[in-house]
Amino acid sequence: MSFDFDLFVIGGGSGGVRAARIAAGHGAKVALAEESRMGGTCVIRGCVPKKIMIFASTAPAAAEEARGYGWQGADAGDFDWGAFRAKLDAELSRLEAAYTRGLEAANVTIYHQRAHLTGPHEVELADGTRISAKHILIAAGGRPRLPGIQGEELGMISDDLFLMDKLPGRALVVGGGFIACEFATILKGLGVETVLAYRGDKVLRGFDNDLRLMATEQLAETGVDVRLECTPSALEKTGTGISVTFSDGVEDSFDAVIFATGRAPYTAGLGLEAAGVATGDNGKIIVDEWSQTNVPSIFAVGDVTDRVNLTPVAIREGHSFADTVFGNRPRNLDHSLVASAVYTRPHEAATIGMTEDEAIERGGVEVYDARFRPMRSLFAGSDARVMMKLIVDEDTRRVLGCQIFGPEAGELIQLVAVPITMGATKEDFDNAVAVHPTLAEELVTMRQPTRRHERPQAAG
Ligand SMILES: Cc1cc2nc3c(=O)[nH]c(=O)nc-3n(C[C@H](O)[C@H](O)[C@H](O)COP(=O)(O)OP(=O)(O)OC[C@H]3O[C@@H](n4cnc5c(N)ncnc54)[C@H](O)[C@@H]3O)c2cc1C
Ligand SMILES: NC(=O)c1ccc[n+]([C@@H]2O[C@H](COP(=O)([O-])OP(=O)(O)OC[C@H]3O[C@@H](n4cnc5c(N)ncnc54)[C@H](O)[C@@H]3O)[C@@H](O)[C@H]2O)c1
Repeated sequence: MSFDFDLFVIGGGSGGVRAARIAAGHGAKVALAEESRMGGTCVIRGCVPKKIMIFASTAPAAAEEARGYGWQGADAGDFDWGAFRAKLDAELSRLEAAYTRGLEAANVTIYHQRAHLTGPHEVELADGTRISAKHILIAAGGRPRLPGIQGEELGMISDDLFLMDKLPGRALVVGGGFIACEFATILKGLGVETVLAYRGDKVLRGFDNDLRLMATEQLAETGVDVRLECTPSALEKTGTGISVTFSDGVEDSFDAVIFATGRAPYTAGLGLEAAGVATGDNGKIIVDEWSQTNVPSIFAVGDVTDRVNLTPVAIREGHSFADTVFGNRPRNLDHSLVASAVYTRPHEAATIGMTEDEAIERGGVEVYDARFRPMRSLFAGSDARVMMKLIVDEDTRRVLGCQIFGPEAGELIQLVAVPITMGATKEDFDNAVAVHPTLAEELVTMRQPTRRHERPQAAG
């Protein structure tokens, strides 16, 4: 049977673009449909604009630190949101164009429109064109999920933060995950009076408990009004803004409400039923370790599969799919050991592998836990504390996890991820000579375990 293409990719985000380019490089005839802007969530409304806004938001803290070093009168000045946004928009357009050029250079045919499945080997574009392909890759990503409360349409989602005409005077961020913590950090840093309402007792559920505590305390210390065990139950428009009623009965008013209450796979209207593709909770596409669905010609990568929803994971899944199917080089990804970072300020929360809570449950581990005030901020008069924690298997001596709360923790965890992924032992860490004076030297100089967690006794 002949097909129009060897591969048709739905979605021009992190996973789809990588898969299309690599498959084309292996000699496949490839097409890709993108209904919005090339680059997807990460480039247009996620990692990239978010990190640029984090950088923008640090100026007042940098000025304060400079004053601590004797720079009398150091001041960040006034923030010009209009000028910043124009520059941000230009940068995102540059990246979007670079992604498009990369696909064109690889001879990928691009359709700038929506596509949906009409069968195991066929898609239909928004203009009605039907295209056949031997393989189809779904890389349609995810979409913000709203909590389902009265008046929620008055609120914003993460995409909207990058498109505001002006900064709100007073904002409510709802949620306690990656996005809520980072957005509260950005808004507060840019001078917005910021309230974060989270239904749990500490932000960043699922992270190491000490990281969660430090991240929660830091948000409050930087001036975010953190309201725990509290969530909005209704929103109402008023003459001046939005009135919010919270679960504890308190009412408050805001210029903007931003929901960061999680994301869900973007599978609605994709034609999955027509093609017979099985889905699970939240609408996620169910795949095996090769990213293959129950329909042999259809694969899916990235957030649409709701495995680990991070850009490097989507990229690696897309690359592995292309190498396996078109490069005669079968490979897949171990999702159990993926590093990540939450870009709060002044300190980031970064993690890889086992948390201490998981270590307590498993037992048979030593915990090396260093807490200190770093020289740089201490000198400037700050009390901010760093934590570096290694979880070590007491028998094999392997380092099973690392948790860091500190400046540029995302950069540090990337480097620690190399030895941990290689299976390094605590003694391998210790054999590395320290670089002094740095924060990271603590990772190779922790001599004595701070705590041990015993193995649970076998029943009976
Ligand atoms: C605010 C925010 C900040 C983030 N920060 C980070 C971070 O710092 N680090 C990190 O690793 N991850 C971060 N993420 C997560 C990261 O952006 C995602 O994990 C990643 O983009 C997933 O890539 P993907 O290819 O699966 O999907 P996406 O990048 O979402 O791409 C999917 C693309 O498919 C298109 N599409 C969907 N359906 C169709 C269709 N039917 N036809 C045609 N086109 C379609 C969409 O328009 C979109 O462009 C962040 C996410 C958000 C929302
Ligand atoms: N730095 C990074 O790597 C980064 C940054 C942003 C996003 N991301 C990725 O994007 C994903 C989505 O981020 P996110 O912050 O939206 O999701 P999340 O799952 O991390 O957090 C969602 C938060 O919303 C809360 N919540 C959910 N439903 C609620 C409700 N009905 N009422 C009140 N609160 C509710 C949850 O308790 C949780 O705290 C992340 O899991 C991550 O994979 C990564």
